[in-house]
Amino acid sequence: MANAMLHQTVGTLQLHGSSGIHFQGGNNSVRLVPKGFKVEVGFCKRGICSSGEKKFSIIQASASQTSVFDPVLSPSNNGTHESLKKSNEAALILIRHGESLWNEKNLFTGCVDVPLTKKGVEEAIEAGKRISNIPVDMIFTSALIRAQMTAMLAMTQHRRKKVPIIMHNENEQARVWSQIHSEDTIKQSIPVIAAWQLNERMYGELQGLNKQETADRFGKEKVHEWRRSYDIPPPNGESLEMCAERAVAYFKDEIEPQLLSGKNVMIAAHGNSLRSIIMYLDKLTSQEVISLELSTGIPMLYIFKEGKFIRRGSPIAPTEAGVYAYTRKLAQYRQKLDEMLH
Ligand SMILES: O=C(O)[C@H](O)COP(=O)(O)O
Repeated sequence: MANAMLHQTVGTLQLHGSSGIHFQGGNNSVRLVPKGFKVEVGFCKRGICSSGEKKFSIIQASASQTSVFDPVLSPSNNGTHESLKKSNEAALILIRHGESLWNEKNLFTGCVDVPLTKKGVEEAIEAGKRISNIPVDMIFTSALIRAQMTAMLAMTQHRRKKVPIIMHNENEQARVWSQIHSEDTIKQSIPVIAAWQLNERMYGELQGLNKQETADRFGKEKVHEWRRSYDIPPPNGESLEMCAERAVAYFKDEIEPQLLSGKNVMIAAHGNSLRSIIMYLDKLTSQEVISLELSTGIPMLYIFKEGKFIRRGSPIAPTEAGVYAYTRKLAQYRQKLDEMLH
C-alpha cells in the first residue's frame, strides 16, 4: 500500500470577491489554504454553487500527493493565467454524439435522454479511430446517454488504452465511494466529467415531434427559424443564445482552465451545445452561426495555444500524417505511441 492515498475532506474553500480565499473546516476559518493541504477542484451540478462561491474541496493528502485531478489554477488569477497562456499548448477535441434513435426517426430530441442507434455506435467507434493518436487527459460529456456512449465508445479505439472513468462528485458519499486508491491506476485513467450544461438545447414543446411534420404544420421557414436562428426560441424551449449562456459559461469556467494548465480535453456533446461553443471558439457572429451544421460522430480538433483556439478541422484517419504534424507535441505523442506499441 506504499502508493495508496488517503484523501479526507476536511473543509471547503470559498472565493469571496475582494476578500480572497477562505478555508472553512470545523471550527477553523483561515484566510489561506494551510500548508500541507491541497485543493481538489470539484464540479458542482450548476458550475457555480451560489453567488461568488465556487465548489472546491481541501483534501489532506498523505505521503502521495496525487489525485485524479491536478490542481487547477483559476483563470481569474491574472499573473498565473498569463504565464500559463504563454507556456502551454493543448488539444481540444469536440464530438457531436453519433446517431441517436430519435435522429433516426427524425424527431426533435433536445433534452430527452435517448441512446445511440447501431449506426451511432459505429460512428462513435469510427470517431475514436480518427482521434486514436491524439492525447486525451480529460473528457467532458453532457449528462445525456448519447454523448456519454459516444465518448466511451470512441475511447475504446484510443491507442494509449487509458481507462475513462466517470467522476461522481454529486455528493460527498458518491465522491468517497468512487475513490481510487492506487496512484498507478489513477495515472492510467482519464477522468470523465458529465455536466448538464453541455446538454442539447432544450427544445420545449417540439421535443418528441417529427421534424418534417412540424415543418408541414408550422411552415418550413418558421421551423428553420426555431432550429437555426440565434435568439428565437422554439415554443417554451431554449434559443441558441439561451443554450450558449450555460454551455459557453461552463466551457469558460470549467474547461478552459484545464486547457490553460496544459490538459488535452475531449468534449462529447450535442449539435446545438457544440454550435454555441464553436461560435465562441471561432468568434462567429449570430449571423454566421446560422449556417453552422454539425454532423453526428465527426470529431473536430482545435489546438489551444497562447490563449488562442486554432481550428484544425477533423482528423481524417489514424494514418493521416498531416494531423499529427499539426504541432510538434502531437507528433511527439504519436511517435511515443508508435514506439510503445511496436
Ligand atoms: O435535438 C435534436 O433534435 C437534434 O439533436 C438537433 O436538432 P436540430 O438539428 O434541429 O438542431
